[in-house]
Parts: sequence; C-alpha cells; structure tokens
Amino acid sequence: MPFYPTSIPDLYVFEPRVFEDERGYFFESYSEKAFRDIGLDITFVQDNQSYSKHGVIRGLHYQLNPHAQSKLIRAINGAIRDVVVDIRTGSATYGQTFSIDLTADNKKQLFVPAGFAHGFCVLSETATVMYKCDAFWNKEAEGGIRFDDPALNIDWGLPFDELVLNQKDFDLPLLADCQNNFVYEAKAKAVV
Ligand SMILES: Cc1cn([C@H]2C[C@H](O)[C@@H](COP(=O)(O)OP(=O)(O)O[C@H]3O[C@@H](C)C(=O)[C@@H](O)[C@H]3O)O2)c(=O)[nH]c1=O
Repeated sequence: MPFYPTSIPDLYVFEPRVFEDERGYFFESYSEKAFRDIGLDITFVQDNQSYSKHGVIRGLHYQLNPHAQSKLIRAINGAIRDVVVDIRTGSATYGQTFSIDLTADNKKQLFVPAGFAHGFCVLSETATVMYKCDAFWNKEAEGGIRFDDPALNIDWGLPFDELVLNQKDFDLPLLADCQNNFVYEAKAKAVV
C-alpha cells in the first residue's frame, strides 16, 4: 500500500492500489500491516462518518493531549478539500498547512498524526467523509482554529460566499491566540 510523504514530516498521503475488472473495483481501504511496514504503530479505536452539503467547512479542529488524535481521512462520496495545520510545539513546520483534494474517485487518504488541526470543505454537491481515529472523542479536550485565520491563508477551493460554517466554528480563535495550549510530541516516526 503506497504512502507518499508530504511537505510536512510525519504527514502522509495514502493511495491504495485499485483492482478493476468487469464487475467494478476492489481495494484495501485500510491495512494495519501497511502502517507497520512504514514503522507506524497506530491503533485506531474510533471510526467517524459525516455527511455535508456543498460549501460546508468543518474545522479546523484538534484535541489537546492526552486526547490528541491521529486520523486517517477519506471521502467515500463526493469531493473535499482536506486541510491540516501543524500545531506541534517545536516542530520545524509549526504553523504550516497542507491541503489535498480527497475524492470518492481518486480514493486518496490523508494520514494525519496527533498534533495537527484538521478541517475540510465540501467541493461537490454533497460529501460523505470517513475517518479513523487512534483516540476517543473527548469534549473537554476539543479545540479549534478559525478557517480564515490570515496567518494560515488557506485556499478552501470555493468562493467565499459559498462557504457554510456552524456558529461554533465561526467563533474559533486565531492560531496565535491559542498556541500556548499546545503540547504535542510525535507518537511514532515512519520510515517511508
Ligand atoms: C467529533 C465527535 C462529535 N460527536 C458529537 C458532538 C456533537 O453533538 C456532534 C457534532 O460534532 P461536531 O460539530 O464537533 O462535528 P464536526 O464538526 O464534524 O467535528 C469533526 O470535524 C472534523 C474536521 C474533525 O477533524 C473531527 O475530529 C471532528 O472535530 O457529534 C461525537 O459524539 N463524537 C465525536 O467523535
């Protein structure tokens, strides 16, 4: 199962090998062995699924330690612009963002280690997103960063007037106003 490094250490794009035949296609959407093969010892404990309409942004969200989550994210219907921000204190790429379009067609997945804020925007009419997490949801540990933080300058892939957020996400602070909360260390190092 091919993992590709990104511009940010420990953040990987996963592109499964797809077997097509006259019936349709088959692919392994997750393999613990594939993670082990690149030296990542991750135990996923929670699977999430959300459905959203065009223009919806969910994010940017994180959980503070000891509840920080690594995530493996994919779209099983439609297309999303998936965005992460490195919030690992002391990281050489602290504050840097990485964006990728994950679609039901391209079947790409993003592996996001603990210590990142994560969000996505629905580019298609609707999208269903599935992601695995290696720590349980914990309401008290939740935090977030504003989608339009000028310091991040994120291109969500749609005109501003098409973006839809709930009040909770509109009220999130800028990265500079919450960074004192962050205490993260990479849980595992891959050897891709
Ligand atoms: C995230 C989460 C939410 N919930 C509940 C709380 C709330 O009543 C309802 C909707 O929650 P939210 O509004 O936080 O859902 P949402 O905005 O989709 O939150 C998610 O956004 C993406 C970008 C992530 O990366 C996730 O980690 C998560 O933060 O679901 C759970 O029961 N378990 C969970 O793991």
